[in-house]
Amino acid sequence: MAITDTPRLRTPLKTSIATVSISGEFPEKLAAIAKAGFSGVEIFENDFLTYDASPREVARMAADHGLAITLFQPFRDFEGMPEPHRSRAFERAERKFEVMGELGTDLMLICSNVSPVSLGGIDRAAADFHALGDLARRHGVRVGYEALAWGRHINDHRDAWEIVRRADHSHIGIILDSFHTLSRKIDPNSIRAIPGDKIFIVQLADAPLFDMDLLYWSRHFRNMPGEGDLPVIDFMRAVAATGYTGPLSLEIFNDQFRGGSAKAIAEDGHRSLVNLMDRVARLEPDIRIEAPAMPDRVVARGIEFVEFTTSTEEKPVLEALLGTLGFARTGRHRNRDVDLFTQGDIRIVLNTDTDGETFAGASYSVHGTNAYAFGLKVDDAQNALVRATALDAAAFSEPRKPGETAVPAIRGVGHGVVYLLDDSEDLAGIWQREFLPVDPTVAGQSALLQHVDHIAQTTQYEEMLTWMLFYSSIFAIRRAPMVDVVDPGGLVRSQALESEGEGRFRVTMNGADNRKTFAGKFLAEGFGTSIQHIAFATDDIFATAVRLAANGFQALPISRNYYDDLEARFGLEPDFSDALRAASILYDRDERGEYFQIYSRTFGEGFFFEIVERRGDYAGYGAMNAPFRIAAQRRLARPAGMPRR
Ligand SMILES: O=C(O)c1ccc(O)c(O)c1
Ligand SMILES: [Mg+2]
Repeated sequence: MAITDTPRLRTPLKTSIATVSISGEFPEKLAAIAKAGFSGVEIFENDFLTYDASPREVARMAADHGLAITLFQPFRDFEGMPEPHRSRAFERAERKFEVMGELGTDLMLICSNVSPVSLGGIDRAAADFHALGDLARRHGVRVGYEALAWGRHINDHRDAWEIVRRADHSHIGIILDSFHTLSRKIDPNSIRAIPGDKIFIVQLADAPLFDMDLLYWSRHFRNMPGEGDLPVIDFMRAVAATGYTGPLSLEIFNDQFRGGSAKAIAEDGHRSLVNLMDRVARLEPDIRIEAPAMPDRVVARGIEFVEFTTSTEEKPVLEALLGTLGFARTGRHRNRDVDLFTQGDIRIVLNTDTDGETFAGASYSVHGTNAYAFGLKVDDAQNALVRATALDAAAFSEPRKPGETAVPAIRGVGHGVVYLLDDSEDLAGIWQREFLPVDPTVAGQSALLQHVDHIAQTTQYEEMLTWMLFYSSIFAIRRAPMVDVVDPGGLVRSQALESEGEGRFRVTMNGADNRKTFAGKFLAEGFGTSIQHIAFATDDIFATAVRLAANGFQALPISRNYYDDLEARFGLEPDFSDALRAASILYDRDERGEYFQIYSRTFGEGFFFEIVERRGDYAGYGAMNAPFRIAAQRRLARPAGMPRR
C-alpha cells in the first residue's frame, strides 16, 4: 500500500461531543456517540435533568460505552452578582460540584453572565472566580469560563481570558468556543497569547454566514466544522499554537440535527473533527498535533464512468436513449451481463448482472433502474481509499471472478458506490482486459459529447450537509454558493461542489424538502436513489443539436415564453434566440462566460440527461433556467389530456 505522505506519529485525537448535538434520549445519544468513534462526551445539563437516572447511573452508562465525560455544562449567571444573588450562585455551584463528583467528571463550564442584575467589572469577576476556585479545589473539580457572544458584560474570549488571568487560580481556566469567537469576527490569532494549560477545553462549531441575532444564530444554526462558513481552521491553528492538547469537543446547537438521525449526526461530527485536525496538522507542520496519519485530500480529476443497474426489460429503453445521444456500444464484459457504451472520453456501463449477490442486483431490486455507481479518476486510487476510510467512509468490495481487478471503492452517499481509478496499469487497463470489443452498434452518429461535465445527486434537504462533508473531507473540493430553485411543488436547494485546482469533478446536490417537488418525487419513487441527472460536455452545442436531431433524440421542449424573456433579458439577436429555440437550448450568461444546455426527456421516475457547453470561464449550472426545466418536465409528466390541478 503506497501512502505517499510521510506518516506522522501521533497520539490518538481526543474527540468529544456535547449531548445537546445529538437527537434522542441519553442511551441513544451515548450509543451513537460511542459508535461513531468519539472518546468523550459533554453532558449538557438539561439532557441530564430531563432523563430519569441518577448521576451514578449516567456515569456507568458512559463508562460502559467507553466514553469519558469531558465536561458538565452549562452553569449560568455566576460572576459579578450582587448579594444575595452572589451567595446563592456559590451554593448552586457547590450543589453541581457534588453532582459532578457522582458523574465522574472534573470540569464544569460557566458561561458569561447574561443576567440584567449582574454587575460588570473585570476585577469583581476575577475575585468571584478566585473564590470559586478554592471551592472547586475542595471538591476536586475545575471550572472553565466561556465568553458567550451575547454575554451581558463579557462577550469576547480576550476579556474572559483577562478575568481568568487575574483570578490566578489553578482550578480556574478558560473555555474557548469557536462559534462565540468567530461569530463576532474576533481575530482568532488573539488566542495565541493564552497559555495552553489554561485552556481547559475547546468547543468547536461552524455555522453558515447569516446576518442574524447572535443568540438565535448560535442556538439554531450551528453545524459541524467544515459544513459552514466560519474560519474554524484558523481558529484551531491558533489553539494548536498554544500547546493545548485536551479534547476537541463539538457543541452543535441545531434544530435539524436534534431532529435528525443520531447515528448520522454523530458520524458527521467525528468525520468533521478528523478532517479538521488533518487540515490543521498540514498547515502547522512544526506543531505536534494529535491527528490520525492519512494521505492529503485527494484531487478528483473527473468522472471516468457512470454505471447503471437495470433489468433486461428496461435496458433497451435506456440503450435507445443512449443511442440517440450518440453513444455506441463498444464493449461487453467477459464474465458478466455488462455492456460498455462510449463517446469521447465518456463511458456508460449498463449492468444487468443482477442475479446473485451483486450490489447492482440489490440496488436494482430496491431502487429500480438507476445510476448507482460512478468511477472517479484520482492520482492514486489506493491513497484515496486510505484517506476515505480514515474519514470513516466504508470501503466497498465484491467477490471478483478470475481475471477481474478489484477496483478500490467506497460506499458513496445516497445508496451508491464510488470507484476510485488512477493511471496505474492495473486500473487504467481494466477496460481492455475485462471488456471484449464488440462491433460498435450505433443508433446514430456521435453527438460530439466529450466528457462528463457533472452529475447531479438528489437528496433530502436534511442530508445535504452530510453529503457535502463526505465529498469535501475526502476530496480537494470547494463549495459553490447555495442556490434556491423554485419548483411549483416547493423549494429545492442546490449546492454545487467542484474540484479545487485542475480537477474536473463536479457534482451538484439538490436537496428536496418535500416529495411534491420534481426532485422530491424522484427521491420518493426511487426509494432514495440519488443520481438524477448526468450532464455531458460538448464544445459545439449547435453542431451537437444537429447530430442529436438526426439521431432522433427528443429534447425536452422549452416554452416560447422562455425565449421571449431570454431575448429581452440579455438583449439577444433574434436570429440567435431563434436558433436556441429551434433546438430547445437553454442559455445563460454572466461576467465570466456563457452556458448552453439541452435536456433529454425523463426516463423512469424522473432521471434525465443534460448536454452542456461552457464558453469562456462560465462556472455555474444555469440555476436561473432550472424552473423552466422543471416546468417542462412536469408538463410532460402529466398524462396527456389531464387537466392542470
Ligand atoms: O447558548 C447557550 O446558552 C450556550 C451555553 C453553553 C455554551 O457552551 C454555549 O456555547 C452556548
Ligand atoms: Mg460553548
